[in-house]
Amino acid sequence: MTKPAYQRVLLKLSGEALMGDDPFGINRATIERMVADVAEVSKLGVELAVVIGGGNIFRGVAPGAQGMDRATADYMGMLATVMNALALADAMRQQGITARVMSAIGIEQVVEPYVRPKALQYLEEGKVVVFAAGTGNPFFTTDTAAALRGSEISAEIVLKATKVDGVYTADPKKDPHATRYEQITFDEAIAKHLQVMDATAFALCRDQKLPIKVFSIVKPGALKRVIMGEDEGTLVHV
Ligand SMILES: Nc1ncnc2c1ncn2[C@@H]1O[C@H](COP(=O)(O)OP(=O)(O)O)[C@@H](O)[C@H]1O
Ligand SMILES: O=c1ccn([C@@H]2O[C@H](COP(=O)(O)OP(=O)(O)O)[C@@H](O)[C@H]2O)c(=O)[nH]1
Repeated sequence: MTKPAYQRVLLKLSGEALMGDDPFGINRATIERMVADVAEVSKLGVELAVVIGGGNIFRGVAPGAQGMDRATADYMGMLATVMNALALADAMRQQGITARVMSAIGIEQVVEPYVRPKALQYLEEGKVVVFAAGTGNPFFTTDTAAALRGSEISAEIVLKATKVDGVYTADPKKDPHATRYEQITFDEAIAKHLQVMDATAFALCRDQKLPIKVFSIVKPGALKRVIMGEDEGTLVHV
């Protein structure tokens, strides 16, 4: 049997993808399917840390936040990721995976705080670690949290599981003529202002020489193919 291409990965799961076809919130069938994908690769022995987004519940720059103080809106966004993290960890428990949620903001009665050595210990024990509350700072995104935590835990790659199946020449949801890159350098992605990830996340990964794979979480089996090193999505590299 072929072996997984990676031993430790940081998986960024889109908050918005959790909505499925619903207008907001968490779609039960969608979260169960996503967790089934995670369970499949966890069983291969790959150490998995997850950063979950919050856009399905609250996005700091959304119309609903108009007129709000940006930092306040961002803290609401971070709290939204805590809710998603709890839902995700519970869905994992139901599918036989042991998960631990760690929050970047103090909320001890609900989840344990992020402590790097503890996270590393959980990973070594084969538990899935779910990082909640992004970086813990306003003006950042959960993509940047993925770059940061990925660097901290020495992940071999950041896997950005999103609604599109890779990095395109332009936003494929707006431009039907956009074409997908098989691979692209960080410098090119930043210079071309490709919006699939924010520039802070790209820059951090570039400086840490931490590659990113952008792929679709909607496409069945895509996560496993990425983990097995098969041709899927777009690789962003130094
Ligand atoms: N050049 C591009 N290539 C791919 N996707 C892009 C590009 N520009 C913008 N996008 C958009 O970026 C979205 C993913 O980024 P983001 O909003 O951070 O999603 P999430 O964090 O929920 O995964 C995609 O759904 C896509 O519509
Ligand atoms: O380090 C962080 C991570 C997230 N957020 C806030 O939380 C929201 C939800 O995260 P994100 O948009 O990255 O989630 P996703 O795109 O995956 O749904 C963001 O819009 C920000 O308002 C933040 O302020 N700091």
